[in-house]
Amino acid sequence: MQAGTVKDHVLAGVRAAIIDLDGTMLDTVPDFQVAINGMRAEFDLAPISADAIKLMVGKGSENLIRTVLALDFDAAGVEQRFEHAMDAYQRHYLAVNGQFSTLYPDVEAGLAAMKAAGLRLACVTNKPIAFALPLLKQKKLDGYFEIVYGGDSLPQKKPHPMPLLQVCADFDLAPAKVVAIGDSSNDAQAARAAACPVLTVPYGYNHGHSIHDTDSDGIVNTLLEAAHFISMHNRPAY
Ligand SMILES: O=C(O)COP(=O)(O)O
Ligand SMILES: [Mg+2]
Repeated sequence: MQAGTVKDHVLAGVRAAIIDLDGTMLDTVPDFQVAINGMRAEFDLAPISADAIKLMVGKGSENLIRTVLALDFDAAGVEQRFEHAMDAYQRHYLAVNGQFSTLYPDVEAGLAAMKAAGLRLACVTNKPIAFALPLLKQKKLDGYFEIVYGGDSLPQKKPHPMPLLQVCADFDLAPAKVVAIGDSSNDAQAARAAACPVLTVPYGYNHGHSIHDTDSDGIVNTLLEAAHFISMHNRPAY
């Protein structure tokens, strides 16, 4: 599927959108890099590159820190250091949160257009909620969302469908009426398992894989383009 194309019919009847955070609204890798390398310095480990980190983001903090430690330690060594590393990472991340992150093009315009089209909006991220809420506020995105779920808000995180199904229940909408929009296979798999339509963006982090290899209902270049597609398929019939 080419960027800028969406399958017919899947967006008909959509009343709400669930938007991913890292890699979809904000390029947060520079914050991750400072926090991870701050943690690594405490263990006398050499800094790692933004490109390496890009491949690791998407499955939440625990997975990220285990993956980072596994660059230098075997499984037992990782577990031995995990708790201290998580504490250090969280301390560094909270100190830097948002400082080096930037909005992708047309994020605010896209969210505003979705709101103007009458869509209800939720943010579902695998980022811990204690990182996600201040970050959304700092970037002035918090006002767009009725609901925000972090990776630790519920017993399961993406690619499990639970957080998406929770939003559908909160909004009292069938999953077919709630489109998920994200940058990675975690978002797409969660949406498929929840039976929500799903759009992907090509500019984020997808574990080093092309977004074209991820099963979705369409690839949109920006959130504004997503808003246009959703509105186009939901014009009132009069
Ligand atoms: O923090 C992560 O692992 C990824 O977060 P995301 O779900 O907002 O992409
Ligand atoms: Mg993401």
